[in-house]
Amino acid sequence: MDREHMAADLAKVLLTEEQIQTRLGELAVDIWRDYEGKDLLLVGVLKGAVVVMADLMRALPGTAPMDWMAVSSYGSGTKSSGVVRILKDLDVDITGKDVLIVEDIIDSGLTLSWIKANLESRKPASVEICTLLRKPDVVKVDIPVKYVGFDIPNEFVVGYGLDYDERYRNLRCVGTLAPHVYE
Ligand SMILES: O=P(O)(O)OC[C@H]1O[C@H](OP(=O)(O)OP(=O)(O)O)[C@H](O)[C@@H]1O
Ligand code: HPA
Ligand SMILES: [Mg+2]
Repeated sequence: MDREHMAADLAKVLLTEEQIQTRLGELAVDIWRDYEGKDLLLVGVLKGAVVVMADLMRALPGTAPMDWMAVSSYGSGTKSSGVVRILKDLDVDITGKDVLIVEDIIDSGLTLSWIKANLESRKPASVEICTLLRKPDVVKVDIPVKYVGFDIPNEFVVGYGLDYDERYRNLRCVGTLAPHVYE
Protein backbone atom coordinates (compact mmCIF):
# COMPACT_ATOMS: atom_id res chain seq x y z
CA MET A 1 0.00 0.00 0.00
CA ASP A 2 1.44 3.41 -0.88
CA ARG A 3 1.50 6.42 1.46
CA GLU A 4 -1.34 8.19 -0.27
CA HIS A 5 -3.71 5.28 0.38
CA MET A 6 -2.39 4.86 3.92
CA ALA A 7 -3.22 8.49 4.76
CA ALA A 8 -6.66 8.10 3.15
CA ASP A 9 -7.45 5.27 5.58
CA LEU A 10 -7.29 7.70 8.51
CA ALA A 11 -10.54 9.21 9.76
CA LYS A 12 -8.71 11.88 11.75
CA VAL A 13 -5.17 12.87 12.77
CA LEU A 14 -5.10 12.93 16.59
CA LEU A 15 -1.44 13.86 17.08
CA THR A 16 0.93 15.38 14.57
CA GLU A 17 4.59 14.44 14.20
CA GLU A 18 5.55 17.76 15.79
CA GLN A 19 3.27 17.32 18.81
CA ILE A 20 4.70 13.85 19.43
CA GLN A 21 8.34 14.96 19.16
CA THR A 22 7.80 17.95 21.45
CA ARG A 23 6.17 15.80 24.11
CA LEU A 24 8.86 13.10 23.89
CA GLY A 25 11.49 15.80 24.43
CA GLU A 26 9.73 16.88 27.64
CA LEU A 27 9.41 13.30 28.89
CA ALA A 28 13.08 12.62 28.15
CA VAL A 29 14.15 15.55 30.33
CA ASP A 30 11.87 14.39 33.19
CA ILE A 31 13.16 10.82 32.93
CA TRP A 32 16.81 11.86 32.91
CA ARG A 33 16.28 14.02 36.00
CA ASP A 34 14.37 11.30 37.89
CA TYR A 35 16.92 8.56 37.13
CA GLU A 36 20.06 10.52 37.98
CA GLY A 37 22.47 8.22 39.83
CA LYS A 38 20.31 5.15 39.14
CA ASP A 39 20.97 2.05 37.07
CA LEU A 40 18.40 2.81 34.34
CA LEU A 41 17.44 0.11 31.85
CA LEU A 42 14.93 0.95 29.13
CA VAL A 43 12.72 -2.03 28.29
CA GLY A 44 10.76 -1.83 25.07
CA VAL A 45 7.77 -3.98 24.22
CA LEU A 46 7.88 -5.18 20.64
CA LYS A 47 6.78 -4.35 18.11
CA GLY A 48 4.73 -1.20 18.63
CA ALA A 49 7.24 0.53 20.93
CA VAL A 50 10.06 0.44 18.36
CA VAL A 51 9.30 3.92 17.09
CA VAL A 52 8.77 5.52 20.52
CA MET A 53 11.95 3.90 21.84
CA ALA A 54 14.00 5.13 18.88
CA ASP A 55 12.88 8.73 19.37
CA LEU A 56 12.75 8.75 23.19
CA MET A 57 16.26 7.34 23.64
CA ARG A 58 17.68 9.86 21.19
CA ALA A 59 15.90 12.68 23.05
CA LEU A 60 17.52 11.66 26.37
CA PRO A 61 20.22 14.07 27.56
CA GLY A 62 22.48 11.04 28.18
CA THR A 63 22.84 7.38 27.34
CA ALA A 64 21.17 4.30 28.83
CA PRO A 65 21.04 0.64 27.81
CA MET A 66 17.91 -0.89 26.34
CA ASP A 67 16.47 -4.37 26.08
CA TRP A 68 13.34 -5.79 24.46
CA MET A 69 10.48 -8.12 25.23
CA ALA A 70 7.99 -9.42 22.74
CA VAL A 71 4.53 -10.37 23.93
CA SER A 72 1.32 -10.80 22.06
CA SER A 73 -2.14 -9.85 23.17
CA TYR A 74 -3.89 -8.32 20.18
CA GLY A 75 -2.85 -10.47 17.26
CA SER A 76 -4.44 -9.04 14.16
CA GLY A 77 -7.63 -7.74 15.81
CA THR A 78 -8.72 -4.47 17.40
CA LYS A 79 -9.53 -5.91 20.88
CA SER A 80 -7.14 -7.22 23.54
CA SER A 81 -7.59 -10.92 24.15
CA GLY A 82 -6.35 -10.52 27.72
CA VAL A 83 -4.14 -13.55 27.18
CA VAL A 84 -0.51 -12.46 27.23
CA ARG A 85 2.21 -14.71 25.83
CA ILE A 86 5.96 -14.05 26.01
CA LEU A 87 7.33 -14.46 22.49
CA LYS A 88 10.79 -13.12 23.35
CA ASP A 89 12.17 -12.54 26.83
CA LEU A 90 14.78 -9.99 27.98
CA ASP A 91 18.44 -10.75 27.21
CA VAL A 92 19.69 -9.34 30.52
CA ASP A 93 19.18 -10.09 34.20
CA ILE A 94 17.35 -7.11 35.73
CA THR A 95 18.14 -7.83 39.38
CA GLY A 96 18.87 -4.52 41.10
CA LYS A 97 18.18 -2.44 38.00
CA ASP A 98 15.83 0.50 37.63
CA VAL A 99 13.60 -0.67 34.82
CA LEU A 100 11.60 1.77 32.73
CA ILE A 101 9.13 0.02 30.44
CA VAL A 102 8.66 1.96 27.20
CA GLU A 103 5.33 1.41 25.45
CA ASP A 104 3.43 2.93 22.59
CA ILE A 105 -0.04 2.56 24.11
CA ILE A 106 -1.89 1.42 27.21
CA ASP A 107 -5.39 0.55 26.11
CA SER A 108 -7.17 -1.94 28.39
CA GLY A 109 -3.98 -2.07 30.51
CA LEU A 110 -4.01 -5.88 30.46
CA THR A 111 -0.70 -6.23 28.63
CA LEU A 112 1.25 -3.85 30.83
CA SER A 113 -0.16 -4.94 34.17
CA TRP A 114 0.93 -8.46 33.24
CA ILE A 115 4.40 -7.38 32.07
CA LYS A 116 4.93 -5.16 35.12
CA ALA A 117 4.06 -7.98 37.52
CA ASN A 118 6.28 -10.36 35.57
CA LEU A 119 9.28 -7.98 35.71
CA GLU A 120 8.71 -7.13 39.37
CA SER A 121 9.02 -10.82 40.25
CA ARG A 122 12.67 -10.71 39.00
CA LYS A 123 13.82 -8.46 41.90
CA PRO A 124 14.67 -5.23 40.08
CA ALA A 125 15.28 -2.07 42.17
CA SER A 126 12.20 -0.49 40.55
CA VAL A 127 9.80 -0.86 37.63
CA GLU A 128 8.08 2.19 36.15
CA ILE A 129 6.17 2.78 32.92
CA CYS A 130 6.51 5.33 30.15
CA THR A 131 3.83 5.28 27.47
CA LEU A 132 3.24 7.61 24.57
CA LEU A 133 -0.54 7.06 24.62
CA ARG A 134 -3.09 6.09 27.25
CA LYS A 135 -6.78 5.37 26.86
CA PRO A 136 -9.41 5.95 29.59
CA ASP A 137 -10.22 2.25 30.22
CA VAL A 138 -6.85 1.83 31.95
CA VAL A 139 -8.32 3.15 35.19
CA LYS A 140 -10.20 -0.16 35.48
CA VAL A 141 -6.99 -2.10 36.12
CA ASP A 142 -5.50 0.69 38.29
CA ILE A 143 -2.01 0.61 36.82
CA PRO A 144 0.21 3.51 37.90
CA VAL A 145 1.96 5.10 34.93
CA LYS A 146 4.77 7.51 35.75
CA TYR A 147 5.25 9.04 32.29
CA VAL A 148 2.34 9.57 29.89
CA GLY A 149 2.69 11.33 26.56
CA PHE A 150 -0.97 11.88 25.78
CA ASP A 151 -4.35 10.76 27.10
CA ILE A 152 -6.49 9.94 24.08
CA PRO A 153 -10.16 9.00 23.53
CA ASN A 154 -11.29 5.40 23.46
CA GLU A 155 -10.88 4.83 19.71
CA PHE A 156 -8.66 2.45 17.77
CA VAL A 157 -5.60 4.38 16.61
CA VAL A 158 -2.73 3.66 14.23
CA GLY A 159 0.59 5.21 13.31
CA TYR A 160 3.84 5.96 15.11
CA GLY A 161 4.44 2.25 15.75
CA LEU A 162 0.79 1.30 16.20
CA ASP A 163 -0.61 -1.13 13.68
CA TYR A 164 -3.80 -2.52 12.34
CA ASP A 165 -3.00 -5.98 11.01
CA GLU A 166 0.71 -5.01 10.83
CA ARG A 167 0.10 -1.96 8.67
CA TYR A 168 0.37 1.81 9.32
CA ARG A 169 3.24 1.50 11.85
CA ASN A 170 5.41 3.80 9.72
CA LEU A 171 3.00 6.75 9.77
CA ARG A 172 4.67 9.68 11.53
CA CYS A 173 1.42 10.88 13.10
CA VAL A 174 -1.18 9.08 15.22
CA GLY A 175 -4.68 8.90 13.81
CA THR A 176 -7.95 7.06 14.10
CA LEU A 177 -8.62 4.46 11.49
CA ALA A 178 -11.61 5.01 9.25
CA PRO A 179 -14.24 2.34 9.98
CA HIS A 180 -14.35 1.27 6.31
CA VAL A 181 -10.88 -0.24 6.80
CA TYR A 182 -11.92 -2.83 9.36
CA GLU A 183 -15.69 -3.17 9.07
O1 LIG B 1 -3.40 -2.15 27.17
P1 LIG B 1 -3.72 -3.29 26.23
O2 LIG B 1 -5.19 -3.33 25.91
O3 LIG B 1 -3.24 -4.59 26.73
O4 LIG B 1 -3.02 -2.98 24.82
C1 LIG B 1 -1.74 -2.46 24.66
C2 LIG B 1 -0.83 -3.38 23.90
O5 LIG B 1 -1.37 -3.70 22.62
C3 LIG B 1 -0.42 -3.38 21.59
O6 LIG B 1 0.41 -4.46 21.28
P2 LIG B 1 0.02 -5.63 20.24
O7 LIG B 1 -0.42 -6.84 21.00
O8 LIG B 1 -0.90 -5.08 19.20
O9 LIG B 1 1.44 -5.97 19.60
P3 LIG B 1 2.35 -5.04 18.63
O10 LIG B 1 3.02 -4.03 19.51
O11 LIG B 1 3.30 -6.01 18.03
O12 LIG B 1 1.43 -4.42 17.64
C4 LIG B 1 0.40 -2.27 22.21
O13 LIG B 1 1.66 -2.14 21.61
C5 LIG B 1 0.48 -2.67 23.66
O14 LIG B 1 1.56 -3.54 23.91
O1 HPA C 1 -5.78 1.62 19.55
C1 HPA C 1 -4.90 0.77 19.26
N1 HPA C 1 -4.32 0.74 18.03
C2 HPA C 1 -3.38 -0.18 17.69
N2 HPA C 1 -2.94 -1.11 18.51
C3 HPA C 1 -3.48 -1.14 19.74
N3 HPA C 1 -3.22 -1.97 20.78
C4 HPA C 1 -3.98 -1.59 21.78
N4 HPA C 1 -4.75 -0.53 21.46
C5 HPA C 1 -4.45 -0.21 20.17
MG1 LIG D 1 -0.56 -4.38 17.45
